Amino acid sequence: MTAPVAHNMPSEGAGQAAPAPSATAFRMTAGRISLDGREILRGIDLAIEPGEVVAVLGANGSGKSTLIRALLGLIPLSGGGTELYGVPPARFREWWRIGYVPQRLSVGGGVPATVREVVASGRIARQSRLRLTSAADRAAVARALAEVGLGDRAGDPVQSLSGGQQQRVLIARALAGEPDAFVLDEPTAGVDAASQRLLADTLADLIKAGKTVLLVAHELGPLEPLITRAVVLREGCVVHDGPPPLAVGAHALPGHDHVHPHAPQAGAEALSGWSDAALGAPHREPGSLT
Ligand SMILES: Nc1ncnc2c1ncn2[C@@H]1O[C@H](COP(=O)(O)OP(=O)(O)OP(=O)(O)O)[C@@H](O)[C@H]1O
Repeated sequence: MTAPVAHNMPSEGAGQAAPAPSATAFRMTAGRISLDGREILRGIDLAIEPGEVVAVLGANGSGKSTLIRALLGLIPLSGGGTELYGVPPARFREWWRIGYVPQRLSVGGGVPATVREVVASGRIARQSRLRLTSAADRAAVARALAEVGLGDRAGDPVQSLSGGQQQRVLIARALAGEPDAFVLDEPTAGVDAASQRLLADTLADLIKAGKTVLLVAHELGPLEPLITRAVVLREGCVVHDGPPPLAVGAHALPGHDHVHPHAPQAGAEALSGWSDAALGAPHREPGSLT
């Protein structure tokens, strides 16, 4: 599903709250979401600590994007609760701490914005009302553009860029905000190999710097070695939360039906069955989910 362009979102709620710096970055407790009368998330318990690198995996429609959006307070829960750095989204004020990278097709939206303008919007949550754009803002935007290799495209309309480059613009927008946590919804989907590698390099730097990373993925590709924890959803429930399964990027994801005649059938007991599509696959790689 396509998420709206929303990054470092200002909150509408009442009252100030001061999150503790060391608080759990994202927490959902017994989270339930119903949309159009259908239960999409069915009792999710999840806590992501600062510095963790977590991938949310699962088949199409399993609820990955819904989970991410609910954690950010973009979708109201029908049961349970969520917290951002220890504070419910409606009272959360430090939106600069979260850099959200929505699915790439939502960038631009027909508005003729330049690359620089889109990236600069990532500074909004850090800007004071009195002084809209500071030298620090301009420097952060320039750094972010350089980081994703788009310094020479700053003045170009976003729509003139390729899909992979537009994805880089969204990542640069998140980088520009210098957040503590990055939330990326399908950052590799439909993105060319060069942009995927660049994303992996960028994320590796962020992880080294201690940033929290939460991403949704169908295929991890070059991001796979960076992931330290996988949360696998199936039909709105968490069916695995722990170390990423081996070869998750290539074999444990929906649609994998490659046959390996050399491999045994054992090795997937605990986690088998999370992917409906993969259940039909005739082979399970040792240690993989499928
Ligand atoms: N606004 C909505 N109204 C009704 N149903 C919705 C809405 N948004 C999502 N859904 C449904 O909720 C289910 C989960 O959707 P979601 O986008 O979270 O899944 P996903 O795991 O991210 O899937 P994909 O990998 O295809 O993006 C799907 O069946 C989807 O059709």
